[in-house]
Amino acid sequence: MGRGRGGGRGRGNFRGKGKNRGGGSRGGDNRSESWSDIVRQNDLYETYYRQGGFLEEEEFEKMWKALASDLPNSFRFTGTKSDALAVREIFKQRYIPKIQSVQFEGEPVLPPESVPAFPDELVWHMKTHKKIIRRHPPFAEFQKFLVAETTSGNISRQEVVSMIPPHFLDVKPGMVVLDMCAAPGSKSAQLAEMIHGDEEERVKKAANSDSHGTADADGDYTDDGRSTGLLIANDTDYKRAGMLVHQVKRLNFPNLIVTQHDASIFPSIELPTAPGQKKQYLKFDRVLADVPCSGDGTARKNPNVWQKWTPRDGLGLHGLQLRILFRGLQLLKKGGRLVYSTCSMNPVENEAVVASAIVACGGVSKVRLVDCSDHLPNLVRKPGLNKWKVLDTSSLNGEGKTNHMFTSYEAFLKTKEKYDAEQPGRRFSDKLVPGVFPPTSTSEEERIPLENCVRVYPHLQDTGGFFIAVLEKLDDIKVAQPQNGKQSEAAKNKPESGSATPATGPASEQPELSAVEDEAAVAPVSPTKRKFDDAELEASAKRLRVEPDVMDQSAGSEAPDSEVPEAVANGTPNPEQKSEPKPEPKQVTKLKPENQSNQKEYFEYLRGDDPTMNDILDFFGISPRFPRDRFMVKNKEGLLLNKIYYTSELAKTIISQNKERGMKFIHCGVVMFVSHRIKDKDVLKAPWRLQNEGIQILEPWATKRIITCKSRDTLHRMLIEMFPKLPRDGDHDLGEVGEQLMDLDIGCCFMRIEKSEGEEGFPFDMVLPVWRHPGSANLMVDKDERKAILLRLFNEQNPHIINHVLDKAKAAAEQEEAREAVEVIEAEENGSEVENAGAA
Ligand SMILES: C[S@@+](CC[C@H](N)C(=O)[O-])C[C@H]1O[C@@H](n2cnc3c(N)ncnc32)[C@H](O)[C@@H]1O
Repeated sequence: MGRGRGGGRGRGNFRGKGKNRGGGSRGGDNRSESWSDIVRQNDLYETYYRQGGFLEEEEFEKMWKALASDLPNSFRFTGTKSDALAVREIFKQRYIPKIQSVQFEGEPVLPPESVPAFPDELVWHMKTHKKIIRRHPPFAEFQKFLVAETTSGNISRQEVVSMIPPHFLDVKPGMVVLDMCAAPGSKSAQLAEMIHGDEEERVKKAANSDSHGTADADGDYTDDGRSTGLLIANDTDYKRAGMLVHQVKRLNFPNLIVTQHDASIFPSIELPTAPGQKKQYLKFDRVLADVPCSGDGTARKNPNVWQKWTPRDGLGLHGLQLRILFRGLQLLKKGGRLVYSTCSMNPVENEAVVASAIVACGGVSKVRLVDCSDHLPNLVRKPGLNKWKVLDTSSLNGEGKTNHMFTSYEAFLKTKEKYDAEQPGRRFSDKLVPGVFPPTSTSEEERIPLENCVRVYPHLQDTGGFFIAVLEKLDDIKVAQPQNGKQSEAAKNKPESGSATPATGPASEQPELSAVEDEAAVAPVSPTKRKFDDAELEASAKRLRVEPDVMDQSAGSEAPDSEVPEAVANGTPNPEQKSEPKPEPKQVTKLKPENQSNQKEYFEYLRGDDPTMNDILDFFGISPRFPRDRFMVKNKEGLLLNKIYYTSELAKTIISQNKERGMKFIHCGVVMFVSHRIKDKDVLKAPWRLQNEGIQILEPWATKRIITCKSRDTLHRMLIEMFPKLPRDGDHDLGEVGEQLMDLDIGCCFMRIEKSEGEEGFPFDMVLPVWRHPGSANLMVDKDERKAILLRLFNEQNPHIINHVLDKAKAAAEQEEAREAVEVIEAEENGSEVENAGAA
């Protein structure tokens, strides 16, 4: 049973509010005018993509037309495959035929369609126009289902292109994965699902046999059927990291840690070692570097691209993107795989970054650019570029801008020399470094096959624009980003940035990481932050010059860049560094005030023989095979207060080993038990409630306090009524569940609902927590989730949930209010009498 299928919030779950979900790095959409009023035109943007050598003219026209049209809404079914397919079937059978019957202006309307690029019809998009959706009830019903399932975590609204990178990463259960730039978390949710695999089935099998699980090509489930894998989801931005925590919390995934670090200097994670042994550090099987980017592929939903795009967006981000990718490759295991992705179509942020990183790592013998044409074979794509032009602006004495298209670094230098002689006041961008241009290799063996990168253009399958590159680490990287000995003037003069600076630990343990920060490191260059100057853009577009191609004259030696760390810019190995960089013992993250969190999260693990834990686990008859040393509380003293969390073994190891090393862990753990503070002497025996979040993890190992619900009528009754009566002696309406509850003492229990075929059956397994009160019982599921289950299983659109306790409390409050009102009136009347009396 999927974790989302019960009362709990499931995996991959987005409430659907807020902007810029999906892949974009752009901030919120701050415009005041409506999207339909936005003029989808930006001459400079168009000129660059028209003349930059990306697409043939005819294809460019198609791309440009698609880019100016609205983006279809898209979503995917989440959770384990069987659960996702079950919910998809409900959607297909219940809503599609109704929508297909709708006619608009005499024509049938287009229903939602599955996106063929993804397997099993689990990804859908809808192109129907808003005005049609608003007018026709079948859409309203479908919309309701979409919202309810999104809240329950069975559907994730996500941009189609944003779903691609996790598929290319080829994650298997048991793998250790780093998502370097993870907020708001849509790809982390996919990765978590992949690490999880079909764990639930495996755990059931393990719990019912002597098997401890298996490790094979399907993944590592040797933790009694549980996946041994881990996802570390990271984001440097405090607010966005908060969004990330909010989203991933709802995945109920114990194999997940959220950190807040600058990915370009992501700290090395220490592993436990025996005394006297050499220190060991965590390396990842898979890394996702979905880096901050200019987001110019998001123009179909992002007005800022039309209003504020300039070539500086990409140029300003190249350095940070390169440092993040390089760090990702350092942290990768030999043989491991990294996916680099952006929602930009600009080669300066894409192929240029990939090529520079491979060069910096020591070339194609160290890092391979993987041909992934066999991944998502139905995804329509274009190959990566081997040649491109770089657009930049120069200004004369700070006034008026001229645009230039350079075909190579040499062309740029030549142009600059010419202007230096003729117009000494003309200034060029200091972001034009060798690495932003196409690489120049001397031999075929050294050539980086950039055509293996994947470009997705908007017209190919009606999506946003996107870029993906898959890299495999063939060998250890024996160079490190060198210390920034020659910080550029621009970097020196910059105000203190929001990104991390290297630690000042012992020199021997300190990797030499660059402290150079460009604008991008402070905050992704975002058009929202820039002042839009319409006239300037237009004027500069008209002054565009394509500089002569001097590629053939290139000597192949690139001068080091003043903004990008040397080794990352030109791949020069650091002779001092004989092996991969040693990790920093304490990564001190220096953050801008608004990037700082005052709250420290505490993660204190309880001892395996903790007496309270023993009582709780005994109460539910939890098998001794269930690990007892993975429970934690989130307070400094390690006291059992309100909530007890559970994490996976590796998450525990990493947190325990690194929490005092300056790592910034901001989330880990699934709530398993919450203390039940009801003044009832019977409750003293069982003062802890099972939680929806953790119930599925525990239930296969329970031997006590289990009831089974077999009938849809009983489940319906329990959903529609909160606190239905269950007197010790006398009648009840809770069918077979009531009978079983009669035999239970006060306290919480597991209610199992098993998958069964046919109309009277259930399409998937579920387990829900129920509390047995002295005279009633209650499904411990909140109102919204009850409504979602009623809609999903019973197709009830607007169920009225009866809450006996609340109704009783309301009646009492109303009575109390009425009594108080009478008292006030009486007092006033008496008071006025007194006053009157006084006056008399
Ligand atoms: C394209 S978005 C990531 C989208 C995310 N992968 C998803 O699917 O929901 C880029 C993210 O990078 C973060 N970021 C920017 N600079 C960073 C840095 N130096 N280290 C880590 N994250 C960074 C931004 O806060 C932003 O959330």
